Amino acid sequence: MKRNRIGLNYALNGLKIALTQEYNFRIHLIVLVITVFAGLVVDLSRIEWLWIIIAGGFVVTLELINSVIEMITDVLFPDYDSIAKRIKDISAAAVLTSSITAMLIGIIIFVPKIWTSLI
Ligand SMILES: Nc1ncnc2c1ncn2[C@@H]1O[C@H](COP(=O)(O)OP(=O)(O)OP(=O)(O)O)[C@@H](O)[C@H]1O
Repeated sequence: MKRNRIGLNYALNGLKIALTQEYNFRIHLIVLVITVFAGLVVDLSRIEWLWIIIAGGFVVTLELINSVIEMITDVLFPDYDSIAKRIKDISAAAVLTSSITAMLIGIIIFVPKIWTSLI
């Protein structure tokens, strides 16, 4: 039980580090907060909230993993290295594909609602 509590503290500390030191993580969180606010405004259904939670959690989690991969790469390859470049570029690509996926989910959910409110 005590171990679990300490583990949670470390994880929360990790979130604090990401929030204060990782610019891209902050941007993704801000986009998520705006999306949640928009979801409240257009009154999403339970299923639509589930999709938003899955999409948002997916992007934010991948951004955290990407930050870790970047840090490990910087330690392993302090100088320019073509493998380091591939690792970082592919890791960034994972965040990009997750972001595009989340954006498509957002478009599918929000565009029809905005459309019907306009006509
Ligand atoms: N050691 C390296 N060797 C070769 N290319 C590198 C190296 N470090 C970074 N790069 C290249 O520079 C790009 C940006 O790397 P960087 O570490 O600045 O990450 P970032 O995507 O800007 O993320 P962040 O802003 O969170 O640091 C990488 O995607 C890679 O193409």
